[in-house]
Amino acid sequence: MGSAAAPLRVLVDMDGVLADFEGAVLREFRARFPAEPRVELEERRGFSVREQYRSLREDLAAKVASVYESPGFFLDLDPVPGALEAVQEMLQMQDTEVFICTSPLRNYEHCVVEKYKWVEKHLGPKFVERIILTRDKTMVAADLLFDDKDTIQGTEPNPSWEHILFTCCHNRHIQLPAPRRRLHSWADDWKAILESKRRQ
Ligand SMILES: Cc1cn([C@H]2C[C@H](OP(=O)(O)O)[C@@H](CO)O2)c(=O)[nH]c1=O
Ligand SMILES: [Mg+2]
Repeated sequence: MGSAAAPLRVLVDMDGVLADFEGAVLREFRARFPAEPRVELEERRGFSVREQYRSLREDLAAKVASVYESPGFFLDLDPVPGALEAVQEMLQMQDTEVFICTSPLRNYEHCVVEKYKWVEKHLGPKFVERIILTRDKTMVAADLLFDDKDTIQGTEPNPSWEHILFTCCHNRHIQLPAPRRRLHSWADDWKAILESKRRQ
């Protein structure tokens, strides 16, 4: 790899990729509403947890939203296995620039500051400078975006990045049309995906 080559720019999503949003929603919902029906992780379908709870019973939508809108929810998320090690390694790689690209909730009150604190706590202050907070990831220029959301749309119809779908409970049943690619977990070969992109 010559130093003349442009560095590879990699965006890594936060919830569902670095931080275990789904596991925490289920755990907290069960703790706060033990008598209510819930969606086990094996039963999750579709990106929106709120819509699936709504389909169970209309009023459960607001209940599950109250879980992820509570103070402390985002700060207390567990790291996804292998995620912290992978992005620290990516940061050290030659000719590679890594950023955390994450969207705040519409109800941003606790979410925004807690995402910053989570990154500082688990990845350190130098990674805080690498946070890109946006509701529109199509407006961010990069080579790769690792994200658990199956469809990422926004203002820019042709984003510069290739979206690599990071497997999560809600998307594992989706059949991706060619040539779309997945990263099944952080134990999967993320380095091969980076290298394939460098050669293009
Ligand atoms: C409401 C909701 C949010 N989120 C995450 C995605 C966004 O973070 P991220 O872009 O880091 O994945 C954030 C705001 O929507 O919360 C889910 O993953 N599922 C949901 O149902
Ligand atoms: Mg996500």
